[in-house]
Amino acid sequence: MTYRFEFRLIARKFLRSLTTSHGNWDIRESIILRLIDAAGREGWGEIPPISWFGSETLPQALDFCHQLPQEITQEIIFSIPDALPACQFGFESAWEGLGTGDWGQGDKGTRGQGDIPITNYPLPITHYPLPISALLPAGEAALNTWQKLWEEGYRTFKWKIAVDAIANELKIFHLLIDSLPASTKLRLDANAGLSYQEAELWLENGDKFPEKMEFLEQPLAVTEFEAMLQLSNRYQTAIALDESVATLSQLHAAYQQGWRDIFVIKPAIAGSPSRLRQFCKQHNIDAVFSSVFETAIGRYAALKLAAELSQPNRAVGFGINHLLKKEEETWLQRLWQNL
Ligand SMILES: O=C(O)CCC(=O)C1=CC=C[C@@H](O)[C@@H]1C(=O)O
Ligand SMILES: [Mg+2]
Repeated sequence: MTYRFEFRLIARKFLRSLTTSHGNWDIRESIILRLIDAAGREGWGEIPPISWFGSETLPQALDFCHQLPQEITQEIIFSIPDALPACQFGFESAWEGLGTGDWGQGDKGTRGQGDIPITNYPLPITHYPLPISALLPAGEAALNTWQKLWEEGYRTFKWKIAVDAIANELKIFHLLIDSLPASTKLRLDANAGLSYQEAELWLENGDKFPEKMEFLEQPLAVTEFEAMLQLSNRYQTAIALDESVATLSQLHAAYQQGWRDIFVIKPAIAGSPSRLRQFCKQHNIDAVFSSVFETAIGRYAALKLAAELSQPNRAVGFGINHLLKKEEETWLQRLWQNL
């Protein structure tokens, strides 16, 4: 069986710069791809690399797409190298969508042939089958941002730390966690930006709020696995690995080396969905699924995996729509047709 293959590079601007300890992120670029089989059925996929997380770079993904023939086979799709995890996700999601009614034949609706299937973007979060965590802006902006998201139905929030001096951020942390209603869960994401001592200080402070503090995400650098394993046994506040487990091979390694706390899984850069499914089912890990600011195409495939593999008590980190212009999803249609 061969499939006609087309792809487009798209770029979307964040409404406001996304500030993390990795720096500022303003433009989200990704590759949208379409497979068409002999019966004319379509499958859509997205390749949204984040190279500073350990996936391939966008140029590497583009080079891979450019060197493919116009007609590709299932063998090509399932032999994409592990060095290209976002490509594995994009091509395999498109192949899975062929004719299954997800992104394929079944959801034509008013769509014409070749129209990108944008469905219900963005759904009110209460319509999703999973609880969703909303990403708050770094710094004190979080203090006056959470309320509107709370009114929209969010009950879990993630706040970026290790962006400003720890003394300033701890002050804001106490104001934030004291202001959040009792039933809220708060996640802190350091993006590997803390020292060991700073991580201890954050965990000590987190332990003062056991009912609201859900976890501290990636406190230390990827190279500090043993130190994070040690910290995970010393405090009540859970630790979630993110950058340390960004790809399937890193997931396997962390599990083999004894990690049993939380694993943040970003399906769109982790690699092959079928192999991710197998790993999660085999090891029943405590997984928190997380967005990589993909479009509706990648998000649909990622949320399908999350619905299947996520722990029911863990909100999925896909509350990011407020960071991207809503009309951009309709843009996708025009971008695909006009490029
Ligand atoms: O996981 C979430 O709650 C939202 C997504 C998110 O926080 C991230 C997505 C991609 C890169 C990072 O900036 C960040 C993360 O570190 O988890
Ligand atoms: Mg993270």
